[in-house]
Amino acid sequence: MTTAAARPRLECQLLDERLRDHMPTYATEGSAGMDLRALLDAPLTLEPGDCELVRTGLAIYIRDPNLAGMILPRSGLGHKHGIVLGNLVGLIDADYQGELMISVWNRGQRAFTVEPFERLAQYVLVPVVQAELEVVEHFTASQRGDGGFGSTGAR
Ligand SMILES: O=c1ccn([C@H]2C[C@H](O)[C@@H](COP(=O)(O)OP(=O)(O)OP(=O)(O)O)O2)c(=O)[nH]1
Ligand SMILES: [Mg+2]
Repeated sequence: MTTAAARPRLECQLLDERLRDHMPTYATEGSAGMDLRALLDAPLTLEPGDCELVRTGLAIYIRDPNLAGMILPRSGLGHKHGIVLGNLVGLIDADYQGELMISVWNRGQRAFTVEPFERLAQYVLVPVVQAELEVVEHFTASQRGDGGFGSTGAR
């Protein structure tokens, strides 16, 4: 297991003093994501179909272009309450220095109230490889070719 000392260190800024008591953390030793909390002054009720951009009060500057951040839904909120992300997945660029924002979408059939500082989504740091595109006339044939969208079976 990666010890805390061996983890990449990312600069972050707290854009609201209340964040000091609500820093994102890994819930367990093996957690892939840090939970992000909703920076709200008051509860926020989302009716079915509503989508709101919610502040986190946190800016994380990844800097290294070989890394990226991903904002992902929490499974409990998504499965039990229909609370997922308006953009499905948030991709955070290594050079982004602004506040992390969570697009919260109630895709369910009942109203849901987000409480201030509730854990709303999770931030996962992932490796990234940037590519150069090289234009060619023909590809070397592969087993799949251009088959897709269920080409390997009836469904
Ligand atoms: O859920 C998200 C998704 C993105 N971002 C921030 C960080 C990211 O680096 C930036 C741009 O995101 P993206 O490239 O996905 O959005 P865009 O619509 O292409 O905007 P841009 O033209 O600014 O790249 O917005 C968030 O705070 N939360
Ligand atoms: Mg973009």
